Amino acid sequence: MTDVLLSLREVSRRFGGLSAVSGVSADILSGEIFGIIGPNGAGKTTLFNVVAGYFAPSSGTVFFDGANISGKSSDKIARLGIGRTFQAVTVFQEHTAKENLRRAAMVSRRYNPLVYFGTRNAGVEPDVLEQMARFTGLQHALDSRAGSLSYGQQKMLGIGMALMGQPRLLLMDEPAAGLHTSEKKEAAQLIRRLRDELGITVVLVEHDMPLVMGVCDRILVINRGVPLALGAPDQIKSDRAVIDAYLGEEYDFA
Ligand SMILES: Nc1ncnc2c1ncn2[C@@H]1O[C@H](COP(=O)(O)OP(=O)(O)OP(=O)(O)O)[C@@H](O)[C@H]1O
Repeated sequence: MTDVLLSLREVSRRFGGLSAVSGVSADILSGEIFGIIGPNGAGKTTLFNVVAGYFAPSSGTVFFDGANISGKSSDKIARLGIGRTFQAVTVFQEHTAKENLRRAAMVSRRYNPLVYFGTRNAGVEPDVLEQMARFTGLQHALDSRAGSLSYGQQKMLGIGMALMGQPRLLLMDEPAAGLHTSEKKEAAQLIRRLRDELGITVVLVEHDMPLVMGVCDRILVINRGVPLALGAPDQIKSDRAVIDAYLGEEYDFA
């Protein structure tokens, strides 16, 4: 039997009269790379916000590792092991990459055998920072000011920062947005390595279809807040309702 790590049960979120997310159910398996796609305004980010505790669901339930986390605070959910990366770059521009990673570790306060929080000099072992920098390809940029890094490097740093909290599940909001073609390839490889080398389950929202179709095991399509299809990339690519609502006939997956 495969373990379900994240379970969405009839999750809905309303904003006044607007149903941003309506009755979304899905079981995300441990070790899966799971995509959520759909047109602009479909409710993808809202669904992330509900899972991460930024918004409580209006109805429905979110289970993480079997526990009901619906309506818990974002802090608490982060400490349970759900990390998040953002579409926009969210690093502290004036601080070095290393300081950004260190701060993220301190804020997360998740237990990490390699990270220690001393009573007087709360610190993070340099090894951990270097390890994380290598993982995200920033080993030569650790002492550079984050604001001086390329946009792609800043996004990688954002991923590194999310990893300092040792998540078991990482919610990635448009990891490829704003990246060049070669950086997108690196982002796709990094997403696979998160799962293969670190054992992290990944849920990603993304508009870049070659990336989504290339890395995801399964994909959930939502449209106007409502689930439209759920399946493997090949099923999704040829789903008539998905083509009509989102992909279009002319979409080139090469
Ligand atoms: N805090 C909020 N208050 C009111 N309405 C909101 C709020 N957040 C999102 N919405 C609305 O909910 C709907 C879904 O938005 P959401 O950002 O989740 O879509 P999305 O699928 O992530 O879109 P995109 O692909 O453009 O990022 C939209 O109509 C949006 O205007």
